[in-house]
Amino acid sequence: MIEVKDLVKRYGNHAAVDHLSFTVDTGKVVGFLGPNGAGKSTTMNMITGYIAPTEGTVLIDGIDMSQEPEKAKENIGYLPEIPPLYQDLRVREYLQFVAELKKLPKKERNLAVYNTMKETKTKDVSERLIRHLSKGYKQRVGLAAAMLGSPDILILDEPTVGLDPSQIIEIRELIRELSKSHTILLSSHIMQEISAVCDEIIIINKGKMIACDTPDNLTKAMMQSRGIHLVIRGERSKIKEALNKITEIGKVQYDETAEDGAIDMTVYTERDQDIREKIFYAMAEFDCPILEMHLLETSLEDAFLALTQKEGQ
Ligand SMILES: Nc1ncnc2c1ncn2[C@@H]1O[C@H](COP(=O)(O)OP(=O)(O)OP(=O)(O)O)[C@@H](O)[C@H]1O
Repeated sequence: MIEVKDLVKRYGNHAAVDHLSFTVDTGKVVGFLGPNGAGKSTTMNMITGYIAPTEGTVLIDGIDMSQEPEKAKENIGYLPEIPPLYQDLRVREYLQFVAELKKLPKKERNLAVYNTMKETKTKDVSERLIRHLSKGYKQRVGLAAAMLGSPDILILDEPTVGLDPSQIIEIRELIRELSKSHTILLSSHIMQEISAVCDEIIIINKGKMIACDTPDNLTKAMMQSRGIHLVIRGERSKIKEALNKITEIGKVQYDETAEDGAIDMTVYTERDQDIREKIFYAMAEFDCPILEMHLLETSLEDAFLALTQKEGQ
Protein backbone atom coordinates (compact mmCIF):
# COMPACT_ATOMS: atom_id res chain seq x y z
CA MET A 1 0.00 0.00 0.00
CA ILE A 2 1.26 3.47 -0.90
CA GLU A 3 0.13 6.46 1.15
CA VAL A 4 1.04 9.92 -0.05
CA LYS A 5 0.19 12.68 2.39
CA ASP A 6 0.34 16.38 1.61
CA LEU A 7 3.37 15.97 -0.62
CA VAL A 8 5.09 19.14 -1.86
CA LYS A 9 8.19 19.60 -4.04
CA ARG A 10 9.39 23.12 -4.69
CA TYR A 11 12.10 24.16 -7.11
CA GLY A 12 12.77 27.76 -6.15
CA ASN A 13 9.38 29.45 -6.16
CA HIS A 14 7.86 26.85 -8.44
CA ALA A 15 5.83 24.04 -6.87
CA ALA A 16 6.30 21.02 -9.14
CA VAL A 17 4.11 19.03 -6.71
CA ASP A 18 1.63 20.98 -4.66
CA HIS A 19 0.05 19.33 -1.58
CA LEU A 20 -0.74 16.01 -3.18
CA SER A 21 -2.45 13.27 -1.15
CA PHE A 22 -3.66 9.87 -2.32
CA THR A 23 -3.58 6.17 -1.49
CA VAL A 24 -2.88 3.17 -3.67
CA ASP A 25 -4.45 0.15 -1.97
CA THR A 26 -2.74 -3.23 -2.02
CA GLY A 27 -3.43 -5.18 -5.21
CA LYS A 28 -4.75 -2.18 -7.14
CA VAL A 29 -3.50 -0.73 -10.39
CA VAL A 30 -3.70 3.03 -10.24
CA GLY A 31 -3.05 5.31 -13.19
CA PHE A 32 -1.30 8.56 -12.67
CA LEU A 33 -2.31 10.83 -15.47
CA GLY A 34 -1.40 14.36 -16.42
CA PRO A 35 -0.06 16.47 -19.26
CA ASN A 36 3.67 17.00 -19.72
CA GLY A 37 5.17 18.84 -16.78
CA ALA A 38 2.23 18.04 -14.47
CA GLY A 39 4.53 16.62 -11.81
CA LYS A 40 4.17 12.88 -12.39
CA SER A 41 7.87 11.99 -12.50
CA THR A 42 8.63 14.28 -9.56
CA THR A 43 5.94 12.55 -7.49
CA MET A 44 7.18 9.09 -8.49
CA ASN A 45 10.74 10.07 -7.64
CA MET A 46 9.57 11.08 -4.16
CA ILE A 47 7.51 7.91 -3.69
CA THR A 48 10.52 5.78 -4.59
CA GLY A 49 12.87 7.80 -2.40
CA TYR A 50 15.03 9.14 -5.26
CA ILE A 51 14.39 12.74 -4.26
CA ALA A 52 13.31 14.16 -0.93
CA PRO A 53 10.02 16.03 -0.64
CA THR A 54 10.01 19.67 0.47
CA GLU A 55 7.02 18.81 2.65
CA GLY A 56 4.77 15.83 3.29
CA THR A 57 5.19 12.10 3.78
CA VAL A 58 5.30 8.90 1.77
CA LEU A 59 4.43 5.64 3.52
CA ILE A 60 5.15 2.29 1.86
CA ASP A 61 3.21 -0.41 3.69
CA GLY A 62 3.23 1.92 6.68
CA ILE A 63 7.01 2.57 6.53
CA ASP A 64 8.00 6.22 6.25
CA MET A 65 10.25 6.75 3.21
CA SER A 66 12.15 9.64 4.77
CA GLN A 67 12.62 7.90 8.15
CA GLU A 68 13.53 4.37 6.98
CA PRO A 69 14.38 4.65 3.26
CA GLU A 70 16.19 1.31 2.93
CA LYS A 71 13.35 -0.63 4.48
CA ALA A 72 10.66 1.28 2.58
CA LYS A 73 12.50 0.75 -0.75
CA GLU A 74 12.76 -3.03 -0.22
CA ASN A 75 9.20 -3.49 -1.35
CA ILE A 76 9.31 -1.20 -4.40
CA GLY A 77 10.36 -1.88 -7.96
CA TYR A 78 10.84 1.29 -9.98
CA LEU A 79 10.91 1.71 -13.72
CA PRO A 80 11.97 5.32 -14.34
CA GLU A 81 10.96 7.11 -17.54
CA ILE A 82 14.45 6.46 -18.93
CA PRO A 83 15.66 3.18 -17.38
CA PRO A 84 19.35 3.39 -16.44
CA LEU A 85 20.50 0.47 -18.57
CA TYR A 86 24.15 -0.33 -19.18
CA GLN A 87 24.29 -0.46 -22.95
CA ASP A 88 27.50 -2.52 -23.11
CA LEU A 89 26.26 -5.32 -20.89
CA ARG A 90 24.35 -8.33 -22.04
CA VAL A 91 20.79 -8.62 -20.69
CA ARG A 92 21.64 -11.47 -18.30
CA GLU A 93 24.81 -9.72 -17.10
CA TYR A 94 22.93 -6.51 -16.44
CA LEU A 95 20.19 -8.28 -14.49
CA GLN A 96 22.84 -10.17 -12.48
CA PHE A 97 24.41 -6.81 -11.68
CA VAL A 98 21.05 -5.34 -10.56
CA ALA A 99 20.40 -8.45 -8.43
CA GLU A 100 23.74 -7.83 -6.73
CA LEU A 101 22.94 -4.14 -6.21
CA LYS A 102 19.63 -5.14 -4.67
CA LYS A 103 21.59 -7.40 -2.32
CA LEU A 104 19.88 -10.62 -3.32
CA PRO A 105 21.71 -13.55 -1.68
CA LYS A 106 24.34 -14.90 -4.11
CA LYS A 107 22.85 -18.37 -4.43
CA GLU A 108 19.39 -16.97 -5.25
CA ARG A 109 20.55 -14.57 -7.98
CA ASN A 110 20.61 -16.96 -10.95
CA LEU A 111 17.12 -18.22 -10.27
CA ALA A 112 15.77 -14.71 -9.62
CA VAL A 113 17.26 -13.45 -12.91
CA TYR A 114 15.88 -16.47 -14.75
CA ASN A 115 12.41 -15.96 -13.29
CA THR A 116 12.22 -12.23 -14.10
CA MET A 117 13.45 -12.89 -17.64
CA LYS A 118 10.70 -15.47 -17.97
CA GLU A 119 8.05 -13.11 -16.59
CA THR A 120 9.10 -10.22 -18.83
CA LYS A 121 9.68 -12.48 -21.85
CA THR A 122 13.32 -11.44 -22.24
CA LYS A 123 14.83 -14.95 -22.13
CA ASP A 124 15.25 -14.95 -25.92
CA VAL A 125 17.54 -11.93 -25.76
CA SER A 126 19.42 -12.84 -22.58
CA GLU A 127 22.81 -13.01 -24.32
CA ARG A 128 22.39 -9.92 -26.46
CA LEU A 129 24.00 -6.57 -25.78
CA ILE A 130 21.48 -4.08 -24.42
CA ARG A 131 22.54 -1.49 -27.00
CA HIS A 132 21.34 -3.82 -29.78
CA LEU A 133 17.85 -4.29 -28.36
CA SER A 134 14.71 -2.61 -29.69
CA LYS A 135 13.08 0.05 -27.51
CA GLY A 136 10.32 -2.38 -26.54
CA TYR A 137 12.86 -4.96 -25.35
CA LYS A 138 14.87 -2.32 -23.51
CA GLN A 139 11.69 -1.38 -21.67
CA ARG A 140 11.14 -5.04 -20.77
CA VAL A 141 14.68 -5.29 -19.43
CA GLY A 142 14.02 -2.15 -17.34
CA LEU A 143 10.90 -3.80 -16.04
CA ALA A 144 12.80 -7.00 -15.28
CA ALA A 145 15.32 -4.95 -13.29
CA ALA A 146 12.46 -3.31 -11.36
CA MET A 147 10.98 -6.73 -10.58
CA LEU A 148 14.16 -8.30 -9.22
CA GLY A 149 13.88 -8.96 -5.52
CA SER A 150 10.14 -9.64 -5.93
CA PRO A 151 8.79 -6.29 -4.70
CA ASP A 152 5.03 -6.18 -4.14
CA ILE A 153 4.79 -2.63 -5.43
CA LEU A 154 5.75 -1.54 -8.94
CA ILE A 155 6.08 2.13 -9.90
CA LEU A 156 6.18 2.53 -13.67
CA ASP A 157 6.88 5.95 -15.16
CA GLU A 158 5.46 6.21 -18.68
CA PRO A 159 6.36 2.58 -19.50
CA THR A 160 5.14 2.78 -23.09
CA VAL A 161 6.54 6.14 -24.12
CA GLY A 162 8.34 5.98 -27.47
CA LEU A 163 7.13 2.46 -28.28
CA ASP A 164 5.38 1.50 -31.48
CA PRO A 165 1.73 0.33 -31.34
CA SER A 166 2.52 -3.39 -31.24
CA GLN A 167 5.13 -2.89 -28.51
CA ILE A 168 2.58 -0.79 -26.56
CA ILE A 169 0.10 -3.66 -26.70
CA GLU A 170 2.77 -6.12 -25.52
CA ILE A 171 3.83 -3.95 -22.57
CA ARG A 172 0.19 -3.31 -21.69
CA GLU A 173 -0.43 -7.07 -21.63
CA LEU A 174 2.63 -7.55 -19.47
CA ILE A 175 1.37 -4.93 -17.01
CA ARG A 176 -2.02 -6.59 -16.96
CA GLU A 177 -0.32 -9.89 -16.14
CA LEU A 178 1.80 -8.26 -13.41
CA SER A 179 -1.28 -6.60 -11.92
CA LYS A 180 -2.52 -10.03 -10.79
CA SER A 181 0.25 -10.20 -8.21
CA HIS A 182 1.40 -6.58 -7.67
CA THR A 183 0.24 -3.17 -6.53
CA ILE A 184 1.01 -0.86 -9.44
CA LEU A 185 1.23 2.89 -9.86
CA LEU A 186 1.58 3.69 -13.54
CA SER A 187 2.02 7.12 -15.09
CA SER A 188 1.07 8.30 -18.53
CA HIS A 189 -0.09 11.36 -20.37
CA ILE A 190 -2.34 9.24 -22.57
CA MET A 191 -5.80 8.54 -21.22
CA GLN A 192 -6.44 5.50 -23.40
CA GLU A 193 -3.28 3.93 -22.11
CA ILE A 194 -4.35 4.20 -18.51
CA SER A 195 -8.01 3.35 -18.84
CA ALA A 196 -7.06 0.06 -20.49
CA VAL A 197 -5.28 -1.34 -17.43
CA CYS A 198 -6.21 0.68 -14.32
CA ASP A 199 -8.75 0.21 -11.53
CA GLU A 200 -8.52 3.86 -10.61
CA ILE A 201 -7.16 7.03 -12.17
CA ILE A 202 -5.60 10.02 -10.48
CA ILE A 203 -5.42 13.08 -12.72
CA ILE A 204 -2.92 15.76 -11.81
CA ASN A 205 -2.16 19.09 -13.38
CA LYS A 206 0.36 21.70 -12.28
CA GLY A 207 1.29 19.51 -9.31
CA LYS A 208 -2.27 19.34 -7.95
CA MET A 209 -4.81 16.55 -7.99
CA ILE A 210 -7.83 17.45 -10.06
CA ALA A 211 -9.68 14.13 -10.09
CA CYS A 212 -9.50 10.62 -8.64
CA ASP A 213 -11.96 7.88 -9.52
CA THR A 214 -12.56 4.75 -11.56
CA PRO A 215 -12.23 5.23 -15.34
CA ASP A 216 -16.01 4.78 -15.73
CA ASN A 217 -17.02 7.14 -12.93
CA LEU A 218 -14.56 9.70 -14.13
CA THR A 219 -16.12 9.67 -17.57
CA LYS A 220 -19.61 9.99 -16.10
CA ALA A 221 -18.69 12.71 -13.65
CA MET A 222 -16.90 14.70 -16.29
CA MET A 223 -19.77 14.64 -18.72
CA GLN A 224 -21.07 18.13 -18.35
CA SER A 225 -23.82 17.40 -20.78
CA ARG A 226 -25.05 14.33 -22.49
CA GLY A 227 -26.01 14.45 -26.12
CA ILE A 228 -28.69 12.35 -27.76
CA HIS A 229 -28.69 12.20 -31.50
CA LEU A 230 -32.16 11.99 -33.04
CA VAL A 231 -33.70 11.63 -36.45
CA ILE A 232 -37.45 12.30 -36.26
CA ARG A 233 -40.05 12.44 -38.98
CA GLY A 234 -42.42 15.41 -38.72
CA GLU A 235 -42.73 19.18 -38.88
CA ARG A 236 -40.08 21.13 -37.09
CA SER A 237 -42.65 23.19 -35.12
CA LYS A 238 -44.35 20.03 -33.86
CA ILE A 239 -41.06 18.41 -32.89
CA LYS A 240 -40.02 21.60 -31.07
CA GLU A 241 -43.29 21.61 -29.16
CA ALA A 242 -42.79 17.99 -28.15
CA LEU A 243 -39.24 18.64 -26.99
CA ASN A 244 -40.39 21.67 -24.98
CA LYS A 245 -42.33 19.28 -22.78
CA ILE A 246 -39.09 17.70 -21.58
CA THR A 247 -37.73 20.07 -18.95
CA GLU A 248 -34.34 18.34 -18.69
CA ILE A 249 -33.33 19.36 -22.21
CA GLY A 250 -30.87 22.25 -22.16
CA LYS A 251 -29.92 22.81 -25.76
CA VAL A 252 -31.12 21.52 -29.12
CA GLN A 253 -28.86 21.61 -32.12
CA TYR A 254 -30.53 21.09 -35.49
CA ASP A 255 -28.40 19.51 -38.20
CA GLU A 256 -28.96 19.05 -41.88
CA THR A 257 -32.22 17.38 -42.84
CA ALA A 258 -31.52 13.66 -42.68
CA GLU A 259 -33.96 12.49 -45.31
CA ASP A 260 -37.14 13.84 -46.82
CA GLY A 261 -39.52 15.02 -44.13
CA ALA A 262 -37.19 14.06 -41.28
CA ILE A 263 -35.25 16.30 -38.91
CA ASP A 264 -31.76 15.43 -37.75
CA MET A 265 -30.80 16.92 -34.38
CA THR A 266 -28.84 16.53 -31.16
CA VAL A 267 -30.46 17.36 -27.83
CA TYR A 268 -28.40 17.94 -24.70
CA THR A 269 -29.41 17.37 -21.11
CA GLU A 270 -27.89 19.56 -18.46
CA ARG A 271 -26.89 16.72 -16.20
CA ASP A 272 -26.15 13.07 -16.52
CA GLN A 273 -29.76 12.09 -17.19
CA ASP A 274 -31.19 9.55 -19.54
CA ILE A 275 -34.30 11.07 -21.16
CA ARG A 276 -34.68 8.62 -24.02
CA GLU A 277 -38.00 7.29 -22.71
CA LYS A 278 -39.37 10.80 -22.28
CA ILE A 279 -38.43 11.60 -25.86
CA PHE A 280 -40.19 8.47 -27.03
CA TYR A 281 -43.47 9.32 -25.25
CA ALA A 282 -43.36 13.03 -26.20
CA MET A 283 -42.87 12.23 -29.88
CA ALA A 284 -45.61 9.57 -29.77
CA GLU A 285 -48.01 12.14 -28.33
CA PHE A 286 -47.25 14.52 -31.21
CA ASP A 287 -47.36 11.81 -33.86
CA CYS A 288 -43.71 12.27 -34.82
CA PRO A 289 -42.05 8.88 -35.38
CA ILE A 290 -38.48 8.49 -34.17
CA LEU A 291 -36.33 7.01 -36.93
CA GLU A 292 -33.07 7.04 -35.00
CA MET A 293 -31.99 7.72 -31.42
CA HIS A 294 -28.65 7.13 -29.76
CA LEU A 295 -26.60 8.47 -26.85
CA LEU A 296 -23.40 10.29 -27.65
CA GLU A 297 -20.81 9.01 -25.20
CA THR A 298 -18.12 11.28 -23.85
CA SER A 299 -14.80 9.49 -24.00
CA LEU A 300 -12.34 9.47 -21.15
CA GLU A 301 -9.96 11.33 -23.46
CA ASP A 302 -12.51 14.16 -23.81
CA ALA A 303 -12.95 14.26 -20.04
CA PHE A 304 -9.21 14.45 -19.48
CA LEU A 305 -8.75 17.24 -22.01
CA ALA A 306 -11.69 19.18 -20.61
CA LEU A 307 -10.29 18.89 -17.09
CA THR A 308 -6.69 19.74 -17.81
CA GLN A 309 -7.53 22.53 -20.25
CA LYS A 310 -9.93 24.12 -17.78
CA GLU A 311 -7.35 23.92 -15.01
CA GLY A 312 -4.58 25.03 -17.31
CA GLN A 313 -6.20 28.29 -18.37
N1 LIG B 1 15.28 19.28 -11.02
C1 LIG B 1 14.36 20.20 -11.37
N2 LIG B 1 14.64 21.53 -11.25
C2 LIG B 1 13.72 22.45 -11.58
N3 LIG B 1 12.49 22.18 -12.04
C3 LIG B 1 12.15 20.88 -12.19
C4 LIG B 1 13.08 19.83 -11.85
N4 LIG B 1 12.46 18.64 -12.10
C5 LIG B 1 11.22 18.93 -12.57
N5 LIG B 1 11.04 20.28 -12.61
C6 LIG B 1 9.80 20.98 -13.04
O1 LIG B 1 8.73 20.43 -12.32
C7 LIG B 1 7.56 20.30 -13.12
C8 LIG B 1 7.07 18.87 -13.10
O2 LIG B 1 7.98 18.04 -13.83
P1 LIG B 1 7.79 16.46 -13.99
O3 LIG B 1 8.96 15.96 -14.75
O4 LIG B 1 7.52 15.87 -12.67
O5 LIG B 1 6.49 16.40 -14.86
P2 LIG B 1 5.83 15.14 -15.57
O6 LIG B 1 4.38 15.18 -15.26
O7 LIG B 1 6.55 13.89 -15.23
O8 LIG B 1 6.02 15.50 -17.10
P3 LIG B 1 6.60 14.61 -18.32
O9 LIG B 1 5.50 13.71 -18.73
O10 LIG B 1 6.90 15.66 -19.35
O11 LIG B 1 7.82 13.90 -17.81
C9 LIG B 1 7.95 20.81 -14.50
O12 LIG B 1 7.53 22.16 -14.58
C10 LIG B 1 9.45 20.69 -14.50
O13 LIG B 1 10.02 21.67 -15.35
